[in-house]
Amino acid sequence: MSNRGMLIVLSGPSGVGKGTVRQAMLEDEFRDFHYSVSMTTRKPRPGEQDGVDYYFVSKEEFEQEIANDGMLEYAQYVDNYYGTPMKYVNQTLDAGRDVLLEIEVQGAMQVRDKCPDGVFIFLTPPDLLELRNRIQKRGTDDQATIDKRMHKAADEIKMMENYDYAVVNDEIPNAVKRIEKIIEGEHLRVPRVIDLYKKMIGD
Ligand SMILES: Nc1ncnc2c1ncn2[C@@H]1O[C@H](COP(=O)(O)OP(=O)(O)OP(=O)(O)O)[C@@H](O)[C@H]1O
Ligand SMILES: Nc1nc2c(ncn2[C@@H]2O[C@H](COP(=O)(O)O)[C@@H](O)[C@H]2O)c(=O)[nH]1
Repeated sequence: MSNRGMLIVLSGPSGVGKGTVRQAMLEDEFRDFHYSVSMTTRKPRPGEQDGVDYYFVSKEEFEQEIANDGMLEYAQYVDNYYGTPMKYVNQTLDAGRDVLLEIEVQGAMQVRDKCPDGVFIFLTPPDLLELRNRIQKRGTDDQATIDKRMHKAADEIKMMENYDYAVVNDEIPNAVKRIEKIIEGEHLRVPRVIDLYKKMIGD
């Protein structure tokens, strides 16, 4: 047992609203958690900033990071690599701070193997039609990419059984409240509280 921060993994199909909910949680200032910026070979969308939304790298750079054992997890998703740089996550957890990963399901399962004491939350859409509407309304993907993402979504939703919690993102404030409640509850689990006391008494 250690005094590490809590690793929170938020997954769910593309377009369900993970980024929107994460942003709302940050604005809510509910809890001091740190977002792990992922690395990707996808091209930036208009308005996306390197080092803020993603670290945008070439395929060669990404593969070099894998070869260097620099990734906590990674996956290929609709023609691109996506992954979590390990260094930031470890440093932040070691400093006793919570870290939020916003990743797809293949990567989440790798994290589950490596960090079984993480909290795994699956964000679901109210239904698949609404999911398609959200991706379409976002306006960042062409029709072929939307179809590929929707095709993936059906398989991803089947993976929900591997998560600790499912949260429906019907209305953003509701989804935020549900996730905050989960995190609060997880912080009150006895092994974590004992951990905190050990820290207080210097054990
Ligand atoms: N509860 C909601 N009701 C209606 N629209 C929503 C809701 N949550 C998010 N959206 C909208 O859905 C679209 C997709 O949201 P967002 O980009 O946050 O999804 P995501 O899951 O992070 O996607 P990706 O995994 O592809 O990055 C955005 O246009 C966002 O404004
Ligand atoms: N396995 C990982 N998946 C990730 C990571 N960062 C983002 N993602 C997921 O990829 C898809 C597509 O994202 P988009 O920005 O192109 O719409 C989506 O499900 C993201 O959650 C990561 O580091 N690892």
